[in-house]
Amino acid sequence: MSSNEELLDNTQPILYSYWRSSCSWRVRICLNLKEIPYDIKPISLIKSGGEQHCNEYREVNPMEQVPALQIDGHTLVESLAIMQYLEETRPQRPLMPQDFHKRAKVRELCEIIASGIQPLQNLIVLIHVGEEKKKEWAQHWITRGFRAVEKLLSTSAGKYCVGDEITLADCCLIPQVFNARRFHVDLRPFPIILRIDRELESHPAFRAAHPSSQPDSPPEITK
Ligand SMILES: O=C(O)/C=C\C(=O)CC(=O)CC(=O)O
Repeated sequence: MSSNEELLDNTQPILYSYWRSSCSWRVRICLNLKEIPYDIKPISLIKSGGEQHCNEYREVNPMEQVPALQIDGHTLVESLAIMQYLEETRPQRPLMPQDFHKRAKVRELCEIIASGIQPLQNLIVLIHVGEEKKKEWAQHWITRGFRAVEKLLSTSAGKYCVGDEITLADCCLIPQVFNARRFHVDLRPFPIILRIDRELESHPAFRAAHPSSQPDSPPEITK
């Protein structure tokens, strides 16, 4: 094979996903925005101690986490790496700006959420923190991270996180706002975050990716 284009294939991608996983949700938004059809293979993070820990899935993702994406004959893990692969191989409906400075701003926001906030309130960490302390712990780290996000948005945001076009930063922010609500974080100090969340809640690509619209969403929360 001589060119990158020849490496793409037409087999429908498979996303290993869990309805409420914010990292799976990021990738679902990205796939939807780019109008890439895909199948979902649900991995329950709670059933039988977590299907992500079974031998079969460990072969898919040695970190025993979702998401993983099978695409173009490869298995990819880590949501940011997956989204960047989609951006590079499917440039339709770009989710990165052209401008170098704006690109850096998108990456800053993605990193803060994907490395500086979400891992600290991830299931495996909360199990370790314990039932009694987990709500306060999650609130602390989400609030701390959102202070930085709000400050950065005060100079980068237009209609969305960076300027007036939807970017990978928006794909990361919206699921993190859902998690913040889940842990009853006071969002009043974050008016820009709340405005962008309102802006995108009715967008079809975001709605279709929402935890309440997944094949494995529990019946009580499906819309
Ligand atoms: O309680 C559950 O249903 C299990 C897991 C999750 O929601 C997913 C997370 O660990 C949080 C996240 O992805 O940010």
